[in-house]
Amino acid sequence: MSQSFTESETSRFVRVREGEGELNIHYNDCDPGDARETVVMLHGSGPGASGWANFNRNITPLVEAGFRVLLVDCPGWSKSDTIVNTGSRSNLNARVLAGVVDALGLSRIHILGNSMGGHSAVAFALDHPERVGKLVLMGGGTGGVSPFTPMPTEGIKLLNGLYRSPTIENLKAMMNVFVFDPGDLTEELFQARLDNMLKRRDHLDNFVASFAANPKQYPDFGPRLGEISAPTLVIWGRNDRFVPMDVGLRLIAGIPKSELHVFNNCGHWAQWEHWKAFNALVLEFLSR
Ligand SMILES: O=C(O)/C=C/C(=O)/C=C/C=C(\O)C(=O)O
Repeated sequence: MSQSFTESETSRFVRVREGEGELNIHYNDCDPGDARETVVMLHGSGPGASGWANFNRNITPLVEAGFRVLLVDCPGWSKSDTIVNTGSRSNLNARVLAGVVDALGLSRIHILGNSMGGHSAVAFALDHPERVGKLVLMGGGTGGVSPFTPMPTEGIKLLNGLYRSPTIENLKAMMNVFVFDPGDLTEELFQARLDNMLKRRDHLDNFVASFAANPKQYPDFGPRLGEISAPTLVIWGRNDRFVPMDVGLRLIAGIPKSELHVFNNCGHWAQWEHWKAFNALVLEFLSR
């Protein structure tokens, strides 16, 4: 039976402690009703990004296979509270995720992280190893320099520029670098993303303020990857112009129980550009 969900009917909020205060965190809860396992999906850092915007092509196959899918919006994105982050954003997102899973009474989760979401998934796995089933890291997993690709990459330069000047022209320039084949990008997708972005100018301003306070928002977890015992599937686009594919090689070199799948003719959005094959890969990995 095909189950389809809408963003509005799955939209939820939960308050989590952070420092001396609290953050109101938005998430989408796609629950088949009898799930034994939960997959949390964590989005990337672009302006207007959200769990739904990043993963709307990846939900149904997992729910139909019996997984509960939670799309958690990190602080500073979508309908979650805004924040100026002066420390490690990977670890901030990991603390917030721990608060969300505590509030929902979940003991163990699988995590699928896209780009910044991958960095945050690794931070969570390092801080809470007993709470992680499996990891799927896609286009991210750690900060740190690439030995092969000049940084910041062209995609990250466009992303940072878009935060400072949120125009439809700059959004299209960034998203055309996001994917290998811009032909898949529709005016509807651009408009939805622009609306998301302009709805929360506070998120845009605070991302810029965070970067000014700490240009290294994503620490290099390279020296600690060996601590991760969770089975890990790393997925990359060979043509990724945001986070270069050699980061994926660093991840499988460091994480003991890991494997890498590289999609050719694919940019930074493998879960969207090759969604059918991506979903099959993830489902097979999680179901082993
Ligand atoms: O700078 C990094 O290491 C991480 C970059 C990102 O997280 C970029 C991802 C952006 C998206 O996935 C998006 O949908 O905007």
